[in-house]
Amino acid sequence: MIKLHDLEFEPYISEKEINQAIEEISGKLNEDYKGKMPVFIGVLNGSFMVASEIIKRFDHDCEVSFVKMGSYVGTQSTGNVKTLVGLNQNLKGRQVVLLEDIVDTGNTLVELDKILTEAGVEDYKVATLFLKPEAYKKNIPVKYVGLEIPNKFIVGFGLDYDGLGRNLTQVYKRKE
Ligand SMILES: O=P(O)(O)OC[C@H]1O[C@H](OP(=O)(O)OP(=O)(O)O)[C@H](O)[C@@H]1O
Ligand code: HPA
Repeated sequence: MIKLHDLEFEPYISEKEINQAIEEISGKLNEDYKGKMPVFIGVLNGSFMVASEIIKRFDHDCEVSFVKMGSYVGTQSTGNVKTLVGLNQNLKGRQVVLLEDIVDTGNTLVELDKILTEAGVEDYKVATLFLKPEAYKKNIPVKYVGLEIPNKFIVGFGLDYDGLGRNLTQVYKRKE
């Protein structure tokens, strides 16, 4: 059990399970994007760990960029997704792979969809380490999913509770 700020969290997903999920996503990306020179876009802050793990397993030419989005206060989405650092690369006609730590309500993806459509990308696909199917009610397809998880608040492997927990190498869930 660990404590972050006022909340207690218990171990939930091991490093081994996380690693397997990353290997699976990476294997598929290596097949699907061979010779296509994709641009991987990590969605900061949360995706820094998974983005690094996926990108270093990619065996072909690619480019890497980041955007910084934010919408969570404490354990809740505010529903108001802000672009904190935007795109600084021309993505017109490019094949983009968005790298996320988690897709939860999908509010962040809806905002990113607008940004990428406006940027004129050829297409984009979403890769996420975690997906909460019970919370995700948007129409944007999430092609590469590491692990589906119940609608519980988690921390670790990039995910935070009010800034803490991102450095944890396994994932913890809020203690009930
Ligand atoms: O599907 P959603 O409900 O939009 O949630 C997913 C987003 O929430 C987290 O980011 P957050 O806004 O907490 O910013 P952070 O990455 O800096 O922690 C996470 O990294 C995703 O980008
Ligand atoms: O479960 C979560 N934990 C931390 N950050 C998040 N952002 C969306 N969902 C989550």
